[in-house]
Amino acid sequence: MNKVLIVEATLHPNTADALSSAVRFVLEQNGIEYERVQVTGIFEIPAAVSIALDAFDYDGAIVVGSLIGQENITLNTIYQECARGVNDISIHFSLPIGFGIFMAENEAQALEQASVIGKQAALCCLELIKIKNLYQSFHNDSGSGYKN
Ligand SMILES: Nc1c(NC[C@H](O)[C@H](O)[C@H](O)CO)[nH]c(=O)[nH]c1=O
Ligand SMILES: CC(=O)[C@@H](O)COP(=O)(O)O
Repeated sequence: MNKVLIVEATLHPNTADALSSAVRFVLEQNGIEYERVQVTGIFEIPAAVSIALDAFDYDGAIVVGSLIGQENITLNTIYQECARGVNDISIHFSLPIGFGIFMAENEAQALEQASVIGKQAALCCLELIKIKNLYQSFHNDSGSGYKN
């Protein structure tokens, strides 16, 4: 295992800290190296993952951030585009990604959920890395070429 990338949106710094600490706790418990990159808002997360992947072959990524406020078209669009962008990268590059980005009505609610969401995102990324490693050890050829 090389390294996992953590991308953190810091617009809501307290929630971002709680998410990131939970992610790093899981990675450290599992002896996994990581690198962190911070962006302002969750909208920037897919581009940040893509830019980082151009520079290094990460084994996986964990993306974290929160949208705080009453639901409206702007927040929903930011969330949907972020989720779509992250999932497009994950599927296109077969890159294990844990998604720890969520909406809450206020900071208190966000803080209440952040640790569980960060932990779950990290564990889901590790789960996908294990599945990928398993397939690669079963079929140690170059794959079906489906995505070439
Ligand atoms: N309202 C929230 C945002 N909005 C900012 C966007 O994500 C983006 O940074 C901006 O539109 C510039 O491209 N981001 C969050 O992470 N959380 C929010 O509650
Ligand atoms: C474009 C934005 O960042 C977004 O935060 C605006 O959100 P709101 O419409 O809830 O003020």
